[in-house]
Amino acid sequence: MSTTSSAPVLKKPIKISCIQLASGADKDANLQHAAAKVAEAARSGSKLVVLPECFNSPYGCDYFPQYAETLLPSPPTREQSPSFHALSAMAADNGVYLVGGSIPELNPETGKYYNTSLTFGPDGGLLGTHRKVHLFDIDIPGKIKFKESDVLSPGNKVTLVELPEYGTIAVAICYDVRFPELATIAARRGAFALVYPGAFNLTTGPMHWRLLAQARAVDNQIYVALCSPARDMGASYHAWGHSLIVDPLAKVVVEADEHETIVQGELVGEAIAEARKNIPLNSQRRFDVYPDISQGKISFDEL
Ligand SMILES: O=C(O)CCC(=O)C(=O)O
Repeated sequence: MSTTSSAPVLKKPIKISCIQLASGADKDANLQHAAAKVAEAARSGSKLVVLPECFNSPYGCDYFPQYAETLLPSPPTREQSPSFHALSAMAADNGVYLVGGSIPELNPETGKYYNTSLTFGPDGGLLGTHRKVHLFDIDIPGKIKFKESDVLSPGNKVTLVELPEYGTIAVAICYDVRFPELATIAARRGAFALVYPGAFNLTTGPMHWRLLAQARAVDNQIYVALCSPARDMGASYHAWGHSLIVDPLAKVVVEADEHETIVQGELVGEAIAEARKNIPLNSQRRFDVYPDISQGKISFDEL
């Protein structure tokens, strides 16, 4: 049997906003629009704000090199990464924790591209970096074929980000949500929420988007937030939208439609504690029957 800690994983309530951003091909315009929306979310009391995957560019393999920015050595200059500096300013100007969606990244030393999420604190400092670990390579004949690995390389770590007054969140990107091990490792290492900037599509969105959010929540008894871009039928990739927040009992707290909007929810530690007390999975695990995957090394190339 496993043991369980009674320490709260979320020290005090925090309001989260997922910004279902409408963005286009103009990066500067996207950054300005994102800044206005982050300010709007902060004005309504959110201390944790999330932007979508590829929030300042169109999504697709053809676009990654064109929009890629350089993040290393860190911190990058404004020329190397305008998005890094814009996100840092959005967090600082509004005094929020900001999970800055994701951007295409180029490591100039290796020539490799990544799909990378940057999280900043209320002082504008970088708190965490997640390179998408599981690349979106699928082929559903007649529906959708996508092969991120044609251009991108994968990241190699589980990303936990400490928000000092609140606790720890896990950040991963889109297709990463399909992999329960990553979520479970993060939850067992104390995360109170799994935050995924994502951009599902019109085939897999209706099939799996909400289901996966609820699955990760019910597996781990913590909050899950998925943040999508708004749908743009004029773009080459049609995002599903439907940004949502799911509670530790896997109930959908709020879900958007496909249009630009901000979805918000209050995350409270008691809801996690209550779910875990009433359905005590954490003390019932059988690590004598199967291994505890949260033990051991979770990072292979820290940024
Ligand atoms: O898993 C899916 O169905 C969609 C994933 C995706 O769009 C992505 O990883 O960007």
